[in-house]
Amino acid sequence: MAATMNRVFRPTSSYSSLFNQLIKIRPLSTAAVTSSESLNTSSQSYPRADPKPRNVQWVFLGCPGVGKGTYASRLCSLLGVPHIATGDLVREELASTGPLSTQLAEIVNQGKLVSDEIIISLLSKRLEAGESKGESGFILDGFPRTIRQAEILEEVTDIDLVVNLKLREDVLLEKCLGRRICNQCGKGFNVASINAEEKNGLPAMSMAPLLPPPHCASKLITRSDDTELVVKERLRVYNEKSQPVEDFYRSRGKLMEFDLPGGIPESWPKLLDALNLDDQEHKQSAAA
Ligand SMILES: Nc1ncnc2c1ncn2[C@@H]1O[C@H](COP(=O)(O)OP(=O)(O)O)[C@@H](O)[C@H]1O
Repeated sequence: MAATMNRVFRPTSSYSSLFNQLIKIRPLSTAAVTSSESLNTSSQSYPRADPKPRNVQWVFLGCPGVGKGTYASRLCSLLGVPHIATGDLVREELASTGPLSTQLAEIVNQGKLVSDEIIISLLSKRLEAGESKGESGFILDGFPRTIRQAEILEEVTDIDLVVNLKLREDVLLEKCLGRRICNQCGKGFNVASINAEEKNGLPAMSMAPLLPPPHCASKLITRSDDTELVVKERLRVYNEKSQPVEDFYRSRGKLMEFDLPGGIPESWPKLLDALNLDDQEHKQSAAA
């Protein structure tokens, strides 16, 4: 499916206030929804406001380590929309001394998902803060991760496109284990040099490491949930809870599957092509 790249899309609602409204209207703790029920709940209508032009509202799906953050943030720079990663929101909360911090640390370090209530509350706050600064549009990364999150998002706003990034699972594990973050500037790198051979019909794949510049090299840290045991659990949880979200969007004709052919130099230009986007600056610097 090729996306139409007009910068201005359909009318939208004021999504952040609607998130809050929805939480009030339908208490999340009592609204246990199964995936089969979830496709039949459209009879209840929620207000959609403000028919005015807006920017893209996209979602990035994909397993841990696939590169959602990397590609979503590049596209955000290109399109001038905020990159909103719920994993980052969780980590910000973890780093604070707020009451949620200890509870979240336990969940995240076991590779489990944070509750829908908590994640929607963090996302609502982030969207509201952005809205008050005049942000328009977004690329969501790591949300929705459950059918219920997808349903709620569908009820409060129009998602234009869902990009599903895909990579073979052994490479995902290696990529997660090679991930590093500069604890000063916050940029992400990857020290893994991947050379996966052809296996069980999966094509061979090579990815060069994404090494930090000298001023970051001594400040690299590893996420506490990027250990082999926890990554394997996150992959299991993804297959159980998040893969159904792919079907949710596929059935609505919004899913664009994208098999990553390799690292950034090979994948970025192909992703731009698939999205009908052009980016001279990034094309030239893709290999940098
Ligand atoms: N939408 C979400 N729903 C529930 N938990 C989430 C969500 N987004 C992030 N988290 C929590 O934050 C952790 C880190 O998220 P993220 O950085 O997106 O990791 P990943 O590399 O697994 O994609 C997840 O393992 C999960 O515990």
